Amino acid sequence: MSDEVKRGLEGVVVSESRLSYIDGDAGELGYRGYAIEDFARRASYEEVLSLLWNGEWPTRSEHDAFVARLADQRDLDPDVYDLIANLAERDVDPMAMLRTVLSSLSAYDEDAGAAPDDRETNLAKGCRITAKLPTILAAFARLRDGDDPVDPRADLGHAANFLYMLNDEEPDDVAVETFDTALVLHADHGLNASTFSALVTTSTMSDLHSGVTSAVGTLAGPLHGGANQNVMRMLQEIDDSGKAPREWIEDAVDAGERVPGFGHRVYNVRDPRAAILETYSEQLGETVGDPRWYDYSVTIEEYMAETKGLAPNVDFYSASMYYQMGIPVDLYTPIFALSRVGGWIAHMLEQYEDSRLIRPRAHYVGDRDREFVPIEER
Ligand SMILES: CC(=O)SCCNC(=O)CCNC(=O)[C@H](O)C(C)(C)COP(=O)(O)OP(=O)(O)OC[C@H]1O[C@@H](n2cnc3c(N)ncnc32)[C@H](O)[C@@H]1OP(=O)(O)O
Ligand SMILES: O=C([O-])CC(=O)C(=O)O
Repeated sequence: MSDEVKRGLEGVVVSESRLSYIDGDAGELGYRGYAIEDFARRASYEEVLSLLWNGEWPTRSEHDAFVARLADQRDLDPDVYDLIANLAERDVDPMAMLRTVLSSLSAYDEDAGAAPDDRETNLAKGCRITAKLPTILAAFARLRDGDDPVDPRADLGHAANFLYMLNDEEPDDVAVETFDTALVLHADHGLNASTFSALVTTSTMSDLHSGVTSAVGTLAGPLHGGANQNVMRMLQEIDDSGKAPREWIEDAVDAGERVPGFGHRVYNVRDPRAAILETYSEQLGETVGDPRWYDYSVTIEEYMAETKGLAPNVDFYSASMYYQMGIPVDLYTPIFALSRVGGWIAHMLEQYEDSRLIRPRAHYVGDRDREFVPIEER
């Protein structure tokens, strides 16, 4: 057995998967063999869930049945609303809230006691978790602002219903299309850190709720999903500073700061998702007649390419896009989770079919053969 250490598991292949294909040199991403550019604007998030979970795009009748099934599962138990209200009162971080409330869902799940690797009950649990996450997040966002939660509407799709519950107003078509495309683009991405942590959890034959809860905790960090809110905070800092954006970013890079939204473990070129999200960021700026956030972003991208050879990842243009949709900055990472939950579940379903405990080794470099001294003699 080799003791070579692969820090951060870089380049280590640990499993086979049929879910997402990534070519980090060519900047290509596909789900189940379909390039994202071909379906991102034309398939809904619900269709993508079917593709990821079942392997094929749904027929119209399969799709209608699945959409209805999801819509039917959006309500929360009154106890769950109470928990959300308590956490909203304490103004906890939205990702901490999501992790906590999500974990509590297993207490109310009718299949909680089922065998952890049973595909049918996992699909049913997966539907319930995916359907309830938007209700949880929208309720929290409203309660912390002193507003009542808005009940889900079964006649609206996944994206439209979330925006409706968040704002207590039916969203227009542009907002729904933009948000739905963001959900589609964030749904899966190979063995990213949060998906891997879900798989480590379920490789012990733990259950789906535990896997998703682990994944939310992992997504929250600023090196992963947490980067999208930091991108927006950076753009706001630039705006507040009164400095030219190029001067601001030059100072930050010279000070050794890591620029959120840049760099990637797998992509050596521009993340293909950033190209699609960029168009929405630009269009929204044009629509409201304030291209500021998009323009700052373009300046940063140019500077990072010239000086560091680094390209934007998925978190870069989603930030200005969400901001221009009026979404509170600290909800960007939980919104990432609302989408990625589909990928986490798909990977866990795939793993349960042929699971083996994930248990790597560390190369021990500490002392050995030290003499124990009892506490009275120390
Ligand atoms: C959905 C997602 O998770 S996408 C990623 C979201 N995260 C971010 O945007 C945070 C900023 N980016 C980063 O911190 C990193 O690029 C990561 C975490 C995404 C990838 O990390 P790793 O693959 O471990 O790359 P690593 O940290 O070794 O960086 C390689 C080199 O590029 C530099 N670098 C990488 N990203 C950045 C950045 N955003 N800003 C400045 N320099 C960077 C590093 O300083 C390092 O330089 P060095 O070799 O001179 O020390
Ligand atoms: O794949 C990764 O390491 C990070 C990423 O882009 C994602 O999770 O979408």
